[in-house]
Order: sequence, then structure tokens, then C-alpha cells
Amino acid sequence: MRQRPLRIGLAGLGSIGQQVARQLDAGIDGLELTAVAAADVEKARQNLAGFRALPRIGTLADLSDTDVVVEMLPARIFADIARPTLERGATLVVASAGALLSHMDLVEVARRTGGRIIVPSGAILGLDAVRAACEAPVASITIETRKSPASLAGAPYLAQQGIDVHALRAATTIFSGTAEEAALAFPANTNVAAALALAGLGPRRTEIRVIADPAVDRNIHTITVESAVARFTCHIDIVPNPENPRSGQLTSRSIIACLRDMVSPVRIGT
Ligand SMILES: NC(=O)C1=CN([C@@H]2O[C@H](COP(=O)(O)OP(=O)(O)OC[C@H]3O[C@@H](n4cnc5c(N)ncnc54)[C@H](OP(=O)(O)O)[C@@H]3O)[C@@H](O)[C@H]2O)C=CC1
Ligand SMILES: O=C([O-])CC(=O)C(=O)O
Repeated sequence: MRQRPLRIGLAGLGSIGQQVARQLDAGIDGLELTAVAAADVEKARQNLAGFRALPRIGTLADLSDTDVVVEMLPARIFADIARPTLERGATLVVASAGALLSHMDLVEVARRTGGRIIVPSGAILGLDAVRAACEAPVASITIETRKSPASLAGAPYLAQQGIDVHALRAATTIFSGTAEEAALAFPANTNVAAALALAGLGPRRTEIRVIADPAVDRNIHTITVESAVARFTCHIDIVPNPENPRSGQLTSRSIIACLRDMVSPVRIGT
């Protein structure tokens, strides 16, 4: 049995980070919210007002004494916390799964130091069955992501291709490619494909189609797996976060469930 609670550090206090912080502050046996890193310390202080136990608030460097760092940053600065956390042999929980695809050398760092990289299911479902299916031959794994224009706006690919998603009047496929390509084209919108790729056939053999649909108000993901042992399709409609519609409200809960697993004597699912 652990003698002390697991010290949790949160990197990023945006739409997901704030929900995770609140749930940790509400109290989970065995977990202690020790520190948070924010871009704007004063804004973070306001967001944490009313917490039962105020964590330390600082920069990414201030997470260096925690056991587990939960990364919930913009993809472009993922490595700024991922690398130092793994270099000191701590556990890294990754929200920006797409960014991890460009930093797979971190797996070697973790192997060398004893650190761990944990990618929660986040906004996708079925990774348990995908992993199990991949213990046998798998023919294909695909994902379709359907989102409102507001949930896609700002993606680099849209600017590169001159696509104005707000001008669309009907559902339109705006991207087809691999999970690896999608992570660069839509760094804030296709983490689900990255997590699916890491669970299954890898970023070059996992295909994603992104549909901009002005008629939907959810982030909708459908995965289809054809394997020797099972064929399955999983579908999920996620309520977007009001503060950041690119991210849905399931991801913070997935992270909390993942953190609970680290201290629970019972584990359910693959
Ligand atoms: N795995 C999955 O299924 C999913 C993953 N995601 C991913 O999770 C990540 C977090 O998402 P979300 O919370 O919605 O994003 P937000 O943009 O809402 O939050 C990111 C936060 O990081 C803060 N930040 C920026 N720079 C720094 C820094 N140097 N140090 C500390 N904090 C910093 C930002 O502050 P400020 O606002 O002041 O700039 C912001 O508060 C994203 O990469 C997103 O794509 C999202 C949904 C699902
Ligand atoms: O649906 C969500 O909440 C977010 C999403 O697609 C992603 O980041 O891949």
C-alpha cells in the first residue's frame, strides 16, 4: 500500500485542465492535486478560487516534484513538459495524443528512465477492444470525425487549403488521410485518431476522415475495425466544452478515470 498520496501536477488549466482540477479538488482517495502550471498565473488563481485545498500555481518547471504530470496544453508545447517529466522518470498522462506522434522518441526516454507514458481514451471509445483485436491479424481500422464548423475553426489545414468552414451549408468531407497526417493538419481536433492509432495499427495505417457539418452540435466519432477475431463499429457523440468547442466534455472525465486507476486496487477493462 502507498504510504502517501500520489502527487498530481496539471500542465495547462484550459477547458480540460479546469475540469480535472475541480474533480481532483472534490477529493479522490490516494490522489493529491499538488501543483498546476498555467500560462497566466493570475487567471489561474481566479479559476481556482473557492478550491478546498489550493495547489501551488506556477510554470511548467514548478511541476518537477510531482509523481504524475497530466499534460493538457496546446499541442505545440507538448514536448516542453513531456520531455522533462520523462527524463526524471515520472509518469506522463497525455491529452495531446496527436502531438505525441511527432515525439515518439520519448518512448525510448521513458524506457531508459523508468518513466511511463499513459494515453487515456480521452474523447474516443473502444480502445479496449481495439487493443484486444490487435493481438490477432487486423485488416483495417478507420475513424470518421464529424464536427461543427465552430469545433474545427482555427485548424492549420483549413488556412493552408483556403477552406472557410463557416461558409459551408451542408456536411462536407474536408480531410481524408492517415492519423499521422491528421495530427499535423488538425492538431487540436484529431487526438482521437492518434489515440486509436497508438492502440492499434499505428499512425500510418489508421485512416481518418474529417467532416465539417453545420447541422451537428456534438463532436461525433465513429470507428470501424475489421479483424480476424471481430468486426465492430463504435460511435460516440460528445458535448463540446463551452470554453473551447474543439474539446468535448468526456476527456476530463477519462483523465480522472485514468488517474483513479493508478491508485485503485481493482482495474476494469483491458
Ligand atoms: N485526447 C483527447 O481525446 C483529446 C485531447 N484534447 C487535447 O488536449 C489539450 C488540452 O485541451 P483544452 O484544455 O481543451 O485546451 P485549451 O486551449 O482550452 O487549454 C490549454 C491551456 O494551456 C495553457 N497554456 C498555454 N501555454 C502554457 C504554458 N507555457 N504553461 C502552462 N499552460 C499553458 C493555455 O493558457 P492560455 O489560455 O492562457 O493560453 C490554456 O489554458 C489540447 O492539445 C487538445 O487538443 C482535446 C480533446 C480531446
Ligand atoms: O471530440 C473531442 O472532444 C476532441 C477531438 O475530437 C480530438 O481532440 O480528437
